[in-house]
Amino acid sequence: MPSAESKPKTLYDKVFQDHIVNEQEDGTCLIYIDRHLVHEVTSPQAFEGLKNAGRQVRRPDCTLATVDHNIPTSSRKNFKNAGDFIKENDSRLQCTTLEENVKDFGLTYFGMGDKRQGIVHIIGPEQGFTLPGTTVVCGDSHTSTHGAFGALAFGIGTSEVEHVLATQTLITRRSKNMRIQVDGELPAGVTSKDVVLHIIGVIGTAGGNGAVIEFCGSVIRGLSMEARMSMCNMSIEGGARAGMIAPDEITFEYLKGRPLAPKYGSAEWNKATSYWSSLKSDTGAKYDSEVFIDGKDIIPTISWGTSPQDVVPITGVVPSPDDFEDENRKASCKRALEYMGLVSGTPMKEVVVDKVFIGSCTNARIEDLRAAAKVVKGRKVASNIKRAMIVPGSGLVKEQAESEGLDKIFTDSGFEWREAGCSMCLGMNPDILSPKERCASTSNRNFEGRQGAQGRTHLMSPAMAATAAIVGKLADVREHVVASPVLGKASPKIDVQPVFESPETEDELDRVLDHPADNEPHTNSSAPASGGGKSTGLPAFTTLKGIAAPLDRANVDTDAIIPKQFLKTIKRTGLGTALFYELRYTDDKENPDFVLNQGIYRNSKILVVTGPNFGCGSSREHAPWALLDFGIKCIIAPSFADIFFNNTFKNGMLPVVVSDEVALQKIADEARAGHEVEVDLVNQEIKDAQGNKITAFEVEAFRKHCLINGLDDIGLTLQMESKIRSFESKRTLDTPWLDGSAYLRRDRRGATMVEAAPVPKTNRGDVTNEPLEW
Ligand SMILES: CC(C)[C@H](C(=O)O)[C@@H](O)C(=O)O
Ligand code: SF4
Repeated sequence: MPSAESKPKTLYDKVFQDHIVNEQEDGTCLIYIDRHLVHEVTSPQAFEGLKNAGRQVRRPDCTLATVDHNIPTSSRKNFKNAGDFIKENDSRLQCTTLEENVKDFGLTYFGMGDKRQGIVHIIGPEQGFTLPGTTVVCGDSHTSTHGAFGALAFGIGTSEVEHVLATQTLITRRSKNMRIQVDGELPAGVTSKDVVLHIIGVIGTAGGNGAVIEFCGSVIRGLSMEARMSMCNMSIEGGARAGMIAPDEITFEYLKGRPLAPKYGSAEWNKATSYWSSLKSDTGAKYDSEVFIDGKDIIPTISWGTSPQDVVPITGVVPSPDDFEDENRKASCKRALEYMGLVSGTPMKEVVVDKVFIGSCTNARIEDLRAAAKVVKGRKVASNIKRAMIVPGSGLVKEQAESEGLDKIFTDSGFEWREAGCSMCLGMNPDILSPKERCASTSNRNFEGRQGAQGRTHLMSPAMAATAAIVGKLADVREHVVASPVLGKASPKIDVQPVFESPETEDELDRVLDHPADNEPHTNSSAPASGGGKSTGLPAFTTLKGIAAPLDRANVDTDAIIPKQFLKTIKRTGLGTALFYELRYTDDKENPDFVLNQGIYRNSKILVVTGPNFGCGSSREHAPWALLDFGIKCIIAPSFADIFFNNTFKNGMLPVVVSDEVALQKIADEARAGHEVEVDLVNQEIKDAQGNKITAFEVEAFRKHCLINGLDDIGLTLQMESKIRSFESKRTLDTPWLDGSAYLRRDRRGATMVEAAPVPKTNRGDVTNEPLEW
């Protein structure tokens, strides 16, 4: 609920403040998590950790699981179960492991036989699980999507997934406030995807580091919820922890009738909307940085390189390294052009495409499919296009599209109509690019190898990808769609039938509102279980001395640190051989030019990175696991991406920020000379092999304390049980709609969780005799 303090606050400040369970003197906060989404890739090790420690899931009613990354998108006509359907061993194991875990811990799960299954960031909003003013997390970087509702939503690593499962809280710190205001009006043919690609071009992939972006201005206010989701989705590509948009009538309208939202028209709905309406930045609220963009300056935008900041208007040409002043960017441009097989000065519209992918958590919602269908209707996919795919974001999006006849429009023009999943966005399933194939893609990342080893990705809006499919080259939608309206501006709504009746009658609801204490949140406390409240577990980190490998690169993404094919493991160990796989090996042979393949650097304990923004992109904790398994326990860099930075600490590793260019070069010179470097955490100093200080560094007091003492966060947090409990009681009073309802019932008698609600008609996952085609 809004706090009484008078200092003007931003939307982010308000939501953060309302979730603080405990705050330490150094600013470390324990915050309560309202909504936890779970998928198969980042959860197995977390559940294993819970099992090993004898812990339970604290709030199954606030947890929703699905499978999305690994699953094939081929027809499920003959689907019986995931075990038989998924042919690839590791993918199958991850999916069946999740199925076991959701059973063991009593979690709500949308499996492959359930039409509510889909990409985790599509199903949360679709079900009304994502609500304004909530904290939403998932072991996935694109959790930022949910910020479109005025939620504080961000990606976390697997250790944090375990922390949330066990405690329903997270240890974090306040982020900075960044405001991006887009005013004016968007020209015809320009969508929210163009807006966000344009923004990332302006601020760069590290532009939002350490901050939460609030998107505002008349353009944003005019966007539908789905268009807003596409924007917040990509705030992670701008380096931000999260993106947020103040909830308004468009938000409330979207939420009406969603199965897990408060029931429209009820007392709870009215109470909720009055709270949600208060979630706006106050006049005079302070931002650490502000960016203003005029909507009329945005042209349909497209990426040319291997970072989401490498964008140009479709009317532009492939840039040259000379166009950049910064040395890092010059070098990246040169490498990107080579990787992408592009020549500077070539008009973007002359670039020939091989494949088209319309899907992903950025652009696989019903409006995206409608925008694409509008372009392709009555036309044929160009003959040079080897494959054009439409992958709806969820079973419900697919069903809705079919009811509107969109599937027919697509298949008539030569597109494949697939089943829901992440698909070729990152190709953990069979949908991948072959080497050197060029793809017009509506996804969010164009990193090297993202859609398949040596594949070449161009990011764009659904309308632009559809146009590329028809033209056979990158193309300007405005030249191919007659009198196009402003695409993505409308707010038509997917028809989500409430698939399960809320168990609450109006009487019950009134009772909850009048006597909330009778309705204790159904909490599973982990504290009494064996190992519950102990806090040990990680090897202590005090001083580290050893060989340091120099790496002269900027914006090293976690896809490069460990590519997707190695994310299919259900263990944390053994990933050292996969570290920097594409850089370390060519055709499975060691590349002698890569530093970690050279002499003494094979035994590096420290990595010295001279370019900024190390560890950007995906939240995969496999990146620090791979570094650790290789033997690297400390990374020194001018700056880090937020999620990677967090993930290292959770594994007893130390990321050191050295922003002083001269000091960093000195350390890099020691590394290049093959001398040992010493990182002394106790005294916060970096020294040369002789023990001479090169530079001092900063580290947060709490993190230092945990590293030096080898403390495990979960054990520490469980010692806060009474604070967490009182937060939960207050939450039940203030925001009763956040306690589980609908898919999981409340236990009327006490605090113990009850079983998942009866399988509704559409929950085919558990119904063996129902036809599976929909
Ligand atoms: C698998 C997951 C960790 C990852 C992410 O965090 O983004 C994935 O969704 C991606 O898009 O690369
Ligand atoms: S970015 Fe791609 S792989 Fe990651 S969650 Fe979204 S659709 Fe899935």
